[in-house]
Amino acid sequence: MSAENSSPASGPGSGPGSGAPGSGTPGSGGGGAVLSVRDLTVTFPSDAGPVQAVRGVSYDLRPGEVLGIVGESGSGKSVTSMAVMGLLPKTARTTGSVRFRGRELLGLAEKEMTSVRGKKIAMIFQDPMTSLNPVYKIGWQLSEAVLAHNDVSKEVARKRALDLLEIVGIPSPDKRIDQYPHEFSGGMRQRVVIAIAMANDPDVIIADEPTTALDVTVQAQVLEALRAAQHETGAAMVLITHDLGVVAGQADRVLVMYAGKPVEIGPIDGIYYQPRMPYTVGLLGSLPRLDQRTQEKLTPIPGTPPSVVNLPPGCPFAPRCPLRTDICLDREPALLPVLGAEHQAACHHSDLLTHADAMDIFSTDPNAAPGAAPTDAPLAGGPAAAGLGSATDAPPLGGPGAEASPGPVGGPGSDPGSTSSTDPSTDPGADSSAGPNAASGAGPNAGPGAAPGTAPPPGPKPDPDPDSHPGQDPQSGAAQ
Ligand SMILES: Nc1ncnc2c1ncn2[C@@H]1O[C@H](COP(=O)(O)OP(=O)(O)OP(=O)(O)O)[C@@H](O)[C@H]1O
Repeated sequence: MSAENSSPASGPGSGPGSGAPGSGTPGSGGGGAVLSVRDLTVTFPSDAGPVQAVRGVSYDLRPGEVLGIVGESGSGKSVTSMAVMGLLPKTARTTGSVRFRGRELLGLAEKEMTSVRGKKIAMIFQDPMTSLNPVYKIGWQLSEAVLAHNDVSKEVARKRALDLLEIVGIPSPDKRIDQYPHEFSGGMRQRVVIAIAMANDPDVIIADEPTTALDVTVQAQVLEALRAAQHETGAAMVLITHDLGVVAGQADRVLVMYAGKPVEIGPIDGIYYQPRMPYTVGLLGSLPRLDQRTQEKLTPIPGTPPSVVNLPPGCPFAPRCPLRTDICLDREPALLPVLGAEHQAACHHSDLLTHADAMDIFSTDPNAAPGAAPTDAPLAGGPAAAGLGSATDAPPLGGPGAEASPGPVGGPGSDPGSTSSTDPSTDPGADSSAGPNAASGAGPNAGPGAAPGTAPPPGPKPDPDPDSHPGQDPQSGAAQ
């Protein structure tokens, strides 16, 4: 661990607050978890004062499960994972505990951490070229990953490389294995990175925004490859994203972060259908839904996240929260059970959120004085019962997002089979000169109904595209 002044806790369950949110066993220290994070804090020095990037993150990752970590840019998702991997810069000050199968990782010497990284815990970054070396062939790079942790011959490593390429859906792997990264499209490169992550059968895969840089149609293919990797290795996975739509079809549980802290954690159904923190409600309200044919507009969350330098007291979400009252400005709420021990939220008013939706909450004036929000009436009765006015009458909150329709249904790419990227002759990603972002032009939420960014909540995952299945890569023709 490269962090300065790391002070790992003496052991899991050793101190107050050691019960991880969502572990279901407060105080137990994450027994049975493959990865246990406790009270993790990360602070960076800056001219303006300490940057409190991570302010007390705890979670347990159970064997084989997928934990989605979601939150806006700057909420501390990546720094949390970089701390787990021991990849923070030396200036970072880290406290807390990160245990992999009971072994403390914080403070581990770099040499020891190297034996964990890649072998036990693998990481997938947003930009595949962060992981791939442009001057080496794909097969060489995959073989090196195998050889780094296994005493096998080069022939065996190459055979494993071929198998891995096949698992992640690279067509004609016997030809592709001898090509360079620039001969692959962005989505295919990311699948190669997933193959490298799988190379040593890790127990944990951390995927940090693995689809964000990709065209929406390619995102589904990469998510499919991630599922294949997880199925093949049985690894538990931390899936980091700013997009609740991406985790909908992937995760078992979701941890929502805001201003460096978990503000809600729970099983995926609970988070999607019974959120108890206004920020989560707001995230869901800004997500296009394919499972609801309503005319309601998307509801953006007004305002921006706070700076994590010199945070004022109180709930960091309070300035954006129409439900705020005086207590919200005075005291930061603790993460507490709301629907059983598994589902926890950090909100003084979580009991007001029964069956609330984003329109109920965010259609009020975000600049209303503190305390103007409902005081004691649950929102369960709908907007009228909560005194918030009619959702359909509510004026848009402003900003282009307020006018966005749940567009994916009618979007140009709503017929998955009709997307241009399935046509080898038109797929920009298939062009050997295409960079990872070559096919992008649409944001994760912008386009086709088949795209993961517009996925419906949990339930049977729609087949994004027959062409998205590993082994049937639509990009293969042109790029070979
Ligand atoms: N090396 C660093 N030095 C100083 N501050 C940093 C450093 N790395 C990250 N930060 C700050 O820490 C905070 C959390 O950053 P982090 O990258 O974890 O956010 P994130 O939720 O992953 O956002 P994104 O989705 O944009 O990556 C941000 O305010 C960021 O500016």
